[in-house]
Amino acid sequence: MTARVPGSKSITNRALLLAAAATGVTRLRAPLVSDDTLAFRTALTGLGVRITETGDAWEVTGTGRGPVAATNATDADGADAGADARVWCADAGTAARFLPPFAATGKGRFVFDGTDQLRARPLRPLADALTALGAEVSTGPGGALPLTVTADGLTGGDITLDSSFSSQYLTGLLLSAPLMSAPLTVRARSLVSRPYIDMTLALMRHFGALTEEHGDGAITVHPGGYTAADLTIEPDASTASYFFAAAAVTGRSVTVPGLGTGSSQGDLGFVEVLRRTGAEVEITASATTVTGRPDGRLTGGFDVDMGNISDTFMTLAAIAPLADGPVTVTGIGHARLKESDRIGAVARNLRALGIHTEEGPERITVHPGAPRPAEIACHRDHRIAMAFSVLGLRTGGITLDDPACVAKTFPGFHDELRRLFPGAATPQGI
Ligand SMILES: O=C(O)C1=C[C@@H](OP(=O)(O)O)[C@@H](O)[C@H](O)C1
Ligand SMILES: C=C(OP(=O)(O)O)C(=O)O
Repeated sequence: MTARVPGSKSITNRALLLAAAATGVTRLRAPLVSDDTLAFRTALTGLGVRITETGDAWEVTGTGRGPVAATNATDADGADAGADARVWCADAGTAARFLPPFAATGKGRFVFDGTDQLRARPLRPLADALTALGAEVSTGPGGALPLTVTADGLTGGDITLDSSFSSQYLTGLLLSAPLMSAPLTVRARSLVSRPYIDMTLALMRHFGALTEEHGDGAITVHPGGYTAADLTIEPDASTASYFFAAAAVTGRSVTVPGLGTGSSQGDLGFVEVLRRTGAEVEITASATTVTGRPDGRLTGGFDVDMGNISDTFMTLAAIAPLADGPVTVTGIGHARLKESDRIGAVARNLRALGIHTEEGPERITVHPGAPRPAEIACHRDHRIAMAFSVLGLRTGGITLDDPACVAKTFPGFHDELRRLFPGAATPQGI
């Protein structure tokens, strides 16, 4: 079976920013259309970037520089009224972490804000880095949103960045570095989610940036801006994980075209974890296929560090009760700082299903068991809804308290799961 998996959120939002900062017109084919990418796109439009649609492509007319706030804001006497550019990031971590550095390379006052969920997520390392680079920055309580940047361009420099909570701060700084007037060197401390940095650097180079990676892990980006460059967005590997896991637990075969050996998404590595459960995996240049054992049996009894692919740990944890031995996931402390405290939320949901589950600050262990009916508390976290929907293919009586929260990255998730697995129940009773 072929799963129709929509475009990568991470590539779409990076490409939108790169295209906005470039000179010329960029055509992005097959972008993800979901809450996170529409929020990012709307935010850029609000910052003066022109984005239009033709067929399944978005056309971005880049400005070649950082945004300028409040250019038309004058008071009755014609003087600058000092109005702010207000940027709504909704639930999108990528918007809150990628857009403030972009604003700092521009001019004017920008106020970033988002939902309560996004306000609860840490931003202080990014705010500190922008301050160290000379921007005027203020944050809300606990160093989080709302964040105000008063910008007059950045001159680059050499900074150390605490990257133990998220790699997104580093990506945000790197993406905007070519707009600075001198080189930027960043030394990331305790970097999590490293594959996302490789993705960032690859996309920056696609748009013509000059980047250098040093032996000690530091990264230097040289000034020179970006040039428009068309791009076809590959399917989202994190989203694909639900369909690959579904193949593993149902004994079926699922192929995702467009996701192959050349993918820049670390989360495609999830299929190697499924291989350890006994699934068969084939990755070619143009597609990835996972085939489950005919009886959907999973091998357990292993530990796996998923620190680099933490968005997919819940996909594994949710199906782990079906394995024949305990499954331990380590290295995922930063997953407590996302849409929900993901270790805590997954553990509580598994316990509600009657599954013996242990958790530590950076780990979770799921023991084999027969899940009993329960309502899953989604915590407005799309990945909790999607991961437990996969378990629902094997276990009756699972319901979701908020099936619609999948819209953050895949509004059509439930329809696609039912199209592929007609036996799957409706979202309320998965
Ligand atoms: O850069 C990105 O596009 C992302 C990086 C990861 O976040 P962290 O670096 O916070 O782990 C990931 O969880 C998120 O969904 C997308
Ligand atoms: C952590 C996630 O998103 P965000 O981009 O908001 O960090 C996610 O999609 O799992």
